[in-house]
Amino acid sequence: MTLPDPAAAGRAAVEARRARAAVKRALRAGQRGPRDVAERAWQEPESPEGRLRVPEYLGALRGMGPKRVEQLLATLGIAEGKRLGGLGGLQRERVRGWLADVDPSRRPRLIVLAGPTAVGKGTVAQYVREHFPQIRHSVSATTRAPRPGEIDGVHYSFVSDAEFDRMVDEREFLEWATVHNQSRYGTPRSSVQAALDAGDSVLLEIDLQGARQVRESFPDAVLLFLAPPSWDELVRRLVGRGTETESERERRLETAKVELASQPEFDATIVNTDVAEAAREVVERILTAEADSGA
Ligand SMILES: Nc1nc2c(ncn2[C@@H]2O[C@H](COP(=O)(O)OP(=O)(O)O)[C@@H](O)[C@H]2O)c(=O)[nH]1
Ligand SMILES: Nc1ncnc2c1ncn2[C@@H]1O[C@H](COP(=O)(O)OP(=O)(O)O)[C@@H](O)[C@H]1O
Repeated sequence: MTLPDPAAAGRAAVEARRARAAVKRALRAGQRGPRDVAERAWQEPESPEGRLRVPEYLGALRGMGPKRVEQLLATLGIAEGKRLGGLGGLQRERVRGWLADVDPSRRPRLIVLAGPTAVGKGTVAQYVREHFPQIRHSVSATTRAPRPGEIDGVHYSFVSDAEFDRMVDEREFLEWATVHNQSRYGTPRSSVQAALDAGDSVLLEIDLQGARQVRESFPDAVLLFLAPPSWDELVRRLVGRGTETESERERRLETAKVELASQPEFDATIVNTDVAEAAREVVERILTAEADSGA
């Protein structure tokens, strides 16, 4: 017979409280969107999001004092002790409706992050992934071979030439291009559209040719150019990464010159001196674009 272990139960309770506090902090800081937290709570009622009491959740949103929370609970017909994950279908619909009303002008946007090889697009995108989970990332398909540490389906979907041909023929790509005169890369249309339809902005980390195609088909996409602090620093990062041969590096640096010259085509340039700084700037641009009604 296994005896209950009160110490372990106590530790689990402390952990759970910490996890809920982290969700509230992220909401307050605007690092997580209210919709994102609510949807997660409804997907998984036992997650920290799901275990949040509704007044705690509402109270963590910008501009929501205790008085407004109390009034809102009455309007939405939700009892004070209810947990977010425990809301019924009708109550969820009411919360969704309220969230849409609070900020009706917020529009999900397609965001392109482009820039020369080794400027740090992957590193900055990874920082955004880890610190700002409300922004979705598209996973591209590519015919290039995986680098050490790259995971199929996470960094890229690694596909054969024949599979890429099939995807092109069946119009599965929103855009695609042959990059550095070598491998083909493409953005899957269906997952991007699904994220936008669900109200989430999507970050695409793609090359200049792809950025131009996106501008054509999505005129309101936001195009961000990630630039190096200097040419020498760009070369240092490429060499330092150590993932290409000498001839491959030269080929990439040739493309980099063309890409650097294309900066005026972009909506903004962000200089990647410090990764955290650059990532924050990317997210700020996304939030500003979401809030722009386009009127
Ligand atoms: N057009 C397009 N370019 C992509 C896509 N995915 C990645 N790329 C670009 O392909 C280029 C090569 O990427 P990669 O092989 O990871 O090498 P890196 O740029 O040196 O890190 C980069 O400029 C990427 O931004 C895509 O889906 N479409
Ligand atoms: N702000 C930065 N300062 C110093 N090194 C950086 C910075 N951003 C990225 N790097 C480094 O530069 C190299 C290239 O970055 P990576 O993200 O692979 O570039 P990209 O995806 O644009 O080709 C990596 O070794 C990465 O660790």
